Amino acid sequence: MADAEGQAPMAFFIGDHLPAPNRALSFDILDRAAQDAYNMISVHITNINYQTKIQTIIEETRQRGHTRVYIPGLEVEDVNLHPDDLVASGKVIGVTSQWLELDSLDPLVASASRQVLHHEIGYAGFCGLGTLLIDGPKTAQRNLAGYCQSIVQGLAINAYLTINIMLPAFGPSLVPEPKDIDSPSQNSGRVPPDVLYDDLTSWDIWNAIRTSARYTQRLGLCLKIEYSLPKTHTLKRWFAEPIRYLIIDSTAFLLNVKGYPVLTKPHQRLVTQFARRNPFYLLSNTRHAGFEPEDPADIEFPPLGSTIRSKGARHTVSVTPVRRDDPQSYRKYLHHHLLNLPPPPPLDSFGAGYQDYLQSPLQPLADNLESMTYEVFEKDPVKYNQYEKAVALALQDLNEQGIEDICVAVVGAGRGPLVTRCIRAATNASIDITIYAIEKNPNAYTHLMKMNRDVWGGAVTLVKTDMRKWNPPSTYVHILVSELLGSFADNELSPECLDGVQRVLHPTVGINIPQSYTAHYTPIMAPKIHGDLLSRATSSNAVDIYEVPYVVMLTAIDFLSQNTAGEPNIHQAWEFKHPVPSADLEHEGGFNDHNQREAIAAFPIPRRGVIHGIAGYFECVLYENANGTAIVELSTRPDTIDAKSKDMISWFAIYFPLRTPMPVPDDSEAQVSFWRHTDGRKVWYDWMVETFSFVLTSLDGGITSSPLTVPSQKSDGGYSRKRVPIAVSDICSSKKNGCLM
Ligand SMILES: C[S@@+](CC[C@H](N)C(=O)[O-])C[C@H]1O[C@@H](n2cnc3c(N)ncnc32)[C@H](O)[C@@H]1O
Repeated sequence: MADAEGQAPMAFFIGDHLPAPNRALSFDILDRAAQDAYNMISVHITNINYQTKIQTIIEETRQRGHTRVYIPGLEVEDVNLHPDDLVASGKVIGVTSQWLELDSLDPLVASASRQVLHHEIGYAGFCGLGTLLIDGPKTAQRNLAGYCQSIVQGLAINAYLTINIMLPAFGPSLVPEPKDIDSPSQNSGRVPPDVLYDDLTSWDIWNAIRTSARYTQRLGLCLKIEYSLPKTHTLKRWFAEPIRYLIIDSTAFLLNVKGYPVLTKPHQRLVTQFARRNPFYLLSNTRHAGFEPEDPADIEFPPLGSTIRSKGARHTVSVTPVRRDDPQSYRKYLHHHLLNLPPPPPLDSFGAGYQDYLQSPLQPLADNLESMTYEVFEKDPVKYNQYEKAVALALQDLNEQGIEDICVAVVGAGRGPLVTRCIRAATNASIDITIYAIEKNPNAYTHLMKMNRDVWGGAVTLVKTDMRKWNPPSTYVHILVSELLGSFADNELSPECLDGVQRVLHPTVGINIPQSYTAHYTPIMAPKIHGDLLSRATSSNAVDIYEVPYVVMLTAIDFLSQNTAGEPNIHQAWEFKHPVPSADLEHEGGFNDHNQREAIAAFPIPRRGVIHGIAGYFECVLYENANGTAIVELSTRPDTIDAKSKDMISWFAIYFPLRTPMPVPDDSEAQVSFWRHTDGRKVWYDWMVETFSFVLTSLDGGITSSPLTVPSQKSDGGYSRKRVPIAVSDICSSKKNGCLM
């Protein structure tokens, strides 16, 4: 359909979520949606006729005292859709009956609901629909397992259909009305348990459904946005999930003083944040009687100002505006909002298409990189600017110490961008330097020759060798510049390479850039990545896919360990400093054991979730001057990157997977252990997670309760808080896939 605003093709799609299933679908309906400039419509597969028929069958079965019910297939008068051009247009999304109660504790109702659902799925697939929306459980306290079973069976009916579960974003809206809870007589003695309805209740339901369906990528979410919004931490949780559709109900809108629908600031923020995940938008309940035609003289989107809740529920102004909320105005407002979104951050544009895409880490020591790979590195001005600043500071410090004939070597020069920056730093500081570029990749070396001829005017001495074997002609090197860092700092073997070349560094005034680097980690929820690994695990693989770390632009994740400000708790694992004290190097004895490391850290987890793996980051001090007044750093940690190297895009995070996801309750803890191992030939990592909950014990040792509200580790009125183990992961190891030295 055309874009009414006449813009270039839209990157977003807005559909009309049609309400009642009481009339057959026709081209008129689609035409009307097209006139209103919607991109698609969502339509119920069956109509009121079918609903009435099924309800009669259930009642008759019950009266006859039968315990099983048989639901016949669909007849022509039951359906809203046919396999015609309309469906073939690809602009129709199927919606299964919302009156179904797949999670009912009444076996007759549950069975009938399941049969109807499966008839509808079968017919939708027959008609050629690609996407279905299925209502989630109505509450969290009935037969969730029965619901999951129906969905898993439904997924098997048609292998080409994508199923999206409709759930409210706001958990408490699932609290059942008393009448909605099955009576004990109906549910054969099962009394619904008391259920915690909080912000995460809706997510709990989703988590159960997708876990039961083994994280299949054919199952997604259609989140319903109404007036009440969840708290920030719940929104962050949803951002980790496959939100394919966002239904924005008209009740989420307010009417501004002119009578037009607008979103509140929190709703606007929410839509802005979801836009980064690029969902399809569906507007619901926008067609109701009694709206005034638009007055073209009005400003279309005046600021929110004084507003009144759409549908008149909550007045915030004394004068009720004349309603002008026709179906077009909701779509126009959303369209306008989406068109005017701020540009995405640099990493989003740079990494477009790479979100949550798993890559094997580079091994620049063992392999020879291609020009394209170097070109990607070179797209990041931030990294090179930081290096130039660091070299300038180091030159200045050496100059102030009266060092003459300063010699700089770029070890692992690639295509030469750091060489260019070193020359520029020296020129700007008016300091003469001798400069070497060392590179073991023969192809990159050829390119360095070209750079020396065409750009550096022959000023650079090029050496094609492994830096560990390089012998400079006569003098010591004063500044050794390298960029051998991986996403977990040392995982591309920077420590081993720099140890090998350290003998050329001046023993008293020599400077390494970087001077030090640290690896950092935190447990995360990463359902999308876990689903990806599960699907790979089913095809036969030589390498165990859970025993290797991956470089990945982490996007659909949630940090499970957060502080009270909502920032992730990320711990430093270990540090490498250069130059290494010579005693450590001499002690080595050929086994590289001084480069082994281990770390353990406990991560408090305030809110329940599932640990799928560990995210890894790094920080690096390129140079800190002698008197500590200037420091140049790099960071990939989401909580420190802005302070240390804002907008740097050179490194994605690293991800260490767990074979079996580990659920954690509210107020729990994950203890994560890491090891960097080496045997003198290669380097690898091991990792392991232990989870714990807490209980209160009385002084006589009896367990009292789970202390959700007791913050103190010590004691509280005669009780003390004790840690209780929940689960332990395997020890995962990348040994078989270690990095060759
Ligand atoms: C991550 S790239 C960085 C390249 C360049 N400095 C840049 O910033 O674009 C690392 C480079 O170091 C080289 N390298 C790695 N280990 C080396 C070694 N032991 N001796 C010489 N070069 C090495 C690789 O071939 C690669 O060109």
